[in-house]
Amino acid sequence: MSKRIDVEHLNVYYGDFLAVEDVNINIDSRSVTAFIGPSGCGKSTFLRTLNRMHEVIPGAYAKGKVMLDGEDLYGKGVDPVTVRSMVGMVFQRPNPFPTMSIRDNVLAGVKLNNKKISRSAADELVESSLKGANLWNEVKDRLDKPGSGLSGGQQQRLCIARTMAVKPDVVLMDEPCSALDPISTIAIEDLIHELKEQFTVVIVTHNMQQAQRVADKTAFFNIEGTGKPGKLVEFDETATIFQNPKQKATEDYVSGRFG
Ligand SMILES: Nc1ncnc2c1ncn2[C@@H]1O[C@H](COP(=O)(O)OP(=O)(O)OP(=O)(O)O)[C@@H](O)[C@H]1O
Repeated sequence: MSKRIDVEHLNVYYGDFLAVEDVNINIDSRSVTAFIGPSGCGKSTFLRTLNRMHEVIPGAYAKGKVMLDGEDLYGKGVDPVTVRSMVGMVFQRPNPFPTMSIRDNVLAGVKLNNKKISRSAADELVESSLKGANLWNEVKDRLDKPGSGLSGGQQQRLCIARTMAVKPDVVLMDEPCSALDPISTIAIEDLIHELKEQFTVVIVTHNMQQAQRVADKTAFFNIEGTGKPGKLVEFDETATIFQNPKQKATEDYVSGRFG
């Protein structure tokens, strides 16, 4: 079930360093939101706070609220492992478990969450997840072969199938196409359009055309200089951000004047 995300006064630190300052944003369910901005402005750092993934980095912590349909992911007693099953993540480089079969790769996240399922339920989940990731037809005859035998684009769709199998509410994607060729990139972008029927999707991308192709809304982050924190400058409909932004910094960035 897709859920909305509401972030209030979120600050993210690496030790003493304030990397992202005071983000407030409301992300609709069943939508695709793109995060854009120059290198080092904190897009990935902020994205990781949406499923508490930053907590695996020693010294990293966040202050503020991230609410999923009104429930604070940072509330007392909330288990980060549960958070990550509700808010899945797809990374820049496809990272299937190389020696594991395609089938077991799809089920890896489910098993990690200690969910016990029957063989037939597992078969159904593998099929529906691979179909959902537009990969089924390409792999259905070799489910027991290792995931590493797939092309980069297929591996990334396998990782998306693995994320979908856990049935999250939100899917976060950190530059999911940056390691892929143009054809695989189009396959992932097509998939993102389909994913928003079931999930809330948030994607970090350096590719402005990609943001315009896939995102309903776009958030522009910026940084004033080295050592300064990244900030959310403007968040609006994607067409507004690219054609009629309110902030000069946004206009300069989307028109290629810096970054
Ligand atoms: N693991 C880390 N430890 C310490 N500082 C970090 C770490 N990861 C990122 N930072 C710092 O936090 C700031 C934001 O980095 P982040 O990677 O989130 O930016 P970004 O906008 O995603 O950049 P890019 O577009 O280059 O991926 C930068 O100053 C970066 O050096």
